[in-house]
Amino acid sequence: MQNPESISYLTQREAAEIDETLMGPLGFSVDQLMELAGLSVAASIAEVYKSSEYSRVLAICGPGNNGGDGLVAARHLYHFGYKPVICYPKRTPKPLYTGLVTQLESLSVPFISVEDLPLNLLEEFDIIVDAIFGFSYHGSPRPPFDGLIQMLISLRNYDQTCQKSPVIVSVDIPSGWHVEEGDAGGEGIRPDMLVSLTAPKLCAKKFSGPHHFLGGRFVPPFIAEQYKLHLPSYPGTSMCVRIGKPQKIDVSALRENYISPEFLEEQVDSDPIDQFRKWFEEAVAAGSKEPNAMALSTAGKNGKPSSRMVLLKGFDENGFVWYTNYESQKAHELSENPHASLLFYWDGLNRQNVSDLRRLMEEQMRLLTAAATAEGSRSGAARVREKEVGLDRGITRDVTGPMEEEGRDLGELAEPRVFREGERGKRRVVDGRESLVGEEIARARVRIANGNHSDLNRDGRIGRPRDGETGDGERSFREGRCGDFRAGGASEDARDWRNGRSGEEGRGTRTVNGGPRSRMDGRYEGVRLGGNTGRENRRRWEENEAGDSMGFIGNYGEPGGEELSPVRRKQLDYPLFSGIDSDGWLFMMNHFFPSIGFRRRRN
Ligand SMILES: NC(=O)C1=CN([C@@H]2O[C@H](COP(=O)(O)OP(=O)(O)OC[C@H]3O[C@@H](n4cnc5c(N)ncnc54)[C@H](O)[C@@H]3O)[C@@H](O)[C@H]2O)[C@@H](O)CC1
Ligand SMILES: [K+]
Repeated sequence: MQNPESISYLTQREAAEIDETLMGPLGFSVDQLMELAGLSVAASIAEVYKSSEYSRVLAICGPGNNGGDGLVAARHLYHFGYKPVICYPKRTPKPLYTGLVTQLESLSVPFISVEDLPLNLLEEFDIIVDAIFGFSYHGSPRPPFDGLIQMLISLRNYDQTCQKSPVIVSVDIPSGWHVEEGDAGGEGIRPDMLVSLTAPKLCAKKFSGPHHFLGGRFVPPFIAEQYKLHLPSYPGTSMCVRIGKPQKIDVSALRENYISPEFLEEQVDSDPIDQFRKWFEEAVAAGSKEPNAMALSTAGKNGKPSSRMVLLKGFDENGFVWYTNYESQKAHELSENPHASLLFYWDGLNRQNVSDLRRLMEEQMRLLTAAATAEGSRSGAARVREKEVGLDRGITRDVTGPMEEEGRDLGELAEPRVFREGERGKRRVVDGRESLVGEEIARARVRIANGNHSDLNRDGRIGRPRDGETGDGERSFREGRCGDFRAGGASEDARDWRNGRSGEEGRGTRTVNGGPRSRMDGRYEGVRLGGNTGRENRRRWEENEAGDSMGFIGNYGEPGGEELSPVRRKQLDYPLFSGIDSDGWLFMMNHFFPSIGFRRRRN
């Protein structure tokens, strides 16, 4: 935004001269300039007044080029998704204008006479484009434009009575205003938006509406130098630029109406990772910018959350991988508290996707450390790891990636800084059997993958385990209090693994990598919790109609099990979000069937 004081304003004479220069020595045709001018008017309108809310447009077009700009703008608005109607009482028989009319007629854009204009414009239109007079206007308006301008003036009164009235967008000059003096008597029209073309004219200094734009991105440096024009630069490839005062933003009014295609529970993959993969591929195919960009939220010991955008570097059934430097804030926080949450936002698909994960990397670092210690050799460590615990190469690479980026080699992994003293001893031996390292990994993965939470089946509350039942560490795990793992522990694979068989015949691979899937086979199943609203789901949950489900969770679930926050309540009414419980996976999707989850049958 440029300081309005420093912008140049043209006299009527200068505006006409520039016009002549452009179309004389500089070789432009009027058609060209009009097309660009009309396009910038449409672009400015679209920037401020979204077609979802302001679709009904009346373009009132005068007899000159300003009217031509209005015709062109209406055509572009049509293509932008608006529904324009044209009032063009004094048509010019030149081919340029008859062509513009034909183009609009071929789009079935209606033309309406002054007599047929609806008496109550207020209810019929959202936007009125004032393309009656431009910089060649002088004197006072002659019929039928006097009446039309009067009609626009009368809209002001409605403004004062706070009734909703259409916004007025003036092209180049607010029609009826003196080109240099502006609205001298203070009784002229009062547009909400002014789109100055080429450069603002002097009258624009008197414009006090909320939106002043500049359009006509065709001024060559030659003209700018000759007329000593100070004009703001256009952003990117935009056809318009806001000038004058910055927009007053009413944050509470910033909202989009999302219209999403129907999405049914039946369409959701029972494996959340597979569901994520589908969505991710769709996001890539839809051309989302950086679809692998995700907000990573962590919190350290002090419980203060922090978020930042990072890039997803890979995902598979084991979880999600990103890179970090161990000195970073996120690495510190994860070493203190292994819970993290990821949020992907895929604009245009009306989708977001949230997950909550435990930190895998740390577990794997421990494994590497222990393996390296046990074997006393780097390559041996890698072999042991792959063979007996079944980590795939992808994970290995991802885990070591950050270290490599820092110019270290795998050998240094023997002492990763995230390693916690005191735990090292217990985890020194990695043999794929009673290895605590193995347990750590398996547990972490169960938590990521199985999409339920230990406490849910206890008291129906949703959220994190209560104190003392955090399942964090092997104590509660061993005592069977960490429901997550118990669930996993009940599975065939986990039994094998506990019985010491996992180290042999590569079964550990199944335990670790295949575990989440295998637990889907009967012990876990995708379940619908009922109706198609969050409320209905909640009711069913509260009345226990969800049967023996251990509880997943409609969109009423508040991580932490607290009372619903007001924001959350609002989301129940308008449930456009996805969600997750505190330790597992949950996809809750769009308006129609916001809840989906996985339940565990009671044993
Ligand atoms: N660089 C430029 O100069 C460009 C100018 N363009 C547009 O062209 C406009 C100027 O176009 P024109 O020179 O054709 O003039 P206008 O469109 O301003 O209007 C002139 C027409 O209005 C009539 N008129 C003037 N005063 C009247 C009154 N009191 N009562 C009734 N009718 C009256 C005239 O007889 C003439 O037909 C600009 O404001 C802008 O919108 C753009 O199309 C392209 C670029
Ligand atoms: K105008």
